[in-house]
Amino acid sequence: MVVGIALRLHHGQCLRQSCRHDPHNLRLHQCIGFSARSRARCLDRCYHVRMSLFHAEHITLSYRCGGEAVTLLHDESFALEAGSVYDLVGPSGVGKSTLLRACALMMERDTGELYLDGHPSSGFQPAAWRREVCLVPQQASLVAGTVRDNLVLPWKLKVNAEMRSPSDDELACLLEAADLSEVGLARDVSRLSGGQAARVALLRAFATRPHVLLLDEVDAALDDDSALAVGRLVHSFMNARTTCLRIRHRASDGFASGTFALSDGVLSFASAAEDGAIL
Ligand SMILES: Nc1ncnc2c1ncn2[C@@H]1O[C@H](COP(=O)(O)OP(=O)(O)OP(=O)(O)O)[C@@H](O)[C@H]1O
Repeated sequence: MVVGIALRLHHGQCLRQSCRHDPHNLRLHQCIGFSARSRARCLDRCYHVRMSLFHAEHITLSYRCGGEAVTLLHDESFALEAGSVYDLVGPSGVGKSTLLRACALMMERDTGELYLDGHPSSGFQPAAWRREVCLVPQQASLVAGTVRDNLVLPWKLKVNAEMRSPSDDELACLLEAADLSEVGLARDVSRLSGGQAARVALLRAFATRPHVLLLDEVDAALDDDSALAVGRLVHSFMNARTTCLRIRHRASDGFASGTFALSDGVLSFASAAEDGAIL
């Protein structure tokens, strides 16, 4: 079980066996058989989920291969706090991308539920969920045309048809935030560098103001400087209403608050503070 996680916020009760703690009041009623240290940790955990923007409970993911079920994730739970970036690491083929796709409701789960701000994903239409929980794939999937064409692309989709698309001034602000002012809205995307294209793809995701960003190795093909710029951009997007889980194979860039490691269907967590990483 991942540290800081196994809780059911909206029911106001820790899922940990024997725990009677109410995270809403932050009062410890009784944690039967727990030491003082365990009780304190339990309190921390309930507080952690109370503060979490996104959480996943008892998620199992598998696929069928030759009639057999292959399990990629087994009954795991985790939470993402608002304002924080988290890394997701693990060997190739272990199921990291599958987990992100499941979080974006792009594939079925065997078990478990996802929550955004305490609201279960089952209460959302998939398209509405994906507007809030946005998956950005590894390849910057830009369409032919200008930077502006790409940034307003989400508003061309039926699901966002009733929403006002951002003005050029608002788009220019986004470019400035990503250190792309010199690129400009009228630049054809075929004339962007790989790092610039990756940032435009991220800005397109930011422009729709999702609460949860799921980034699938968006910096994989970039040089170190461009990867750092992407990390800085993601970090700058974090606020009290956003969180981010990103798959990375690179060395820590210091922007993550913690790292989830996936191996053999098990998810473990280490906070950056525990790792001694720079926050
Ligand atoms: N529907 C499916 N049918 C067959 N195999 C699948 C299916 N879904 C996932 N897999 C397999 O599950 C494994 C996990 O894939 P996934 O892309 O999630 O791994 P990953 O950890 O992101 O890998 P990488 O770091 O190389 O990108 C892979 O071996 C993949 O082929």
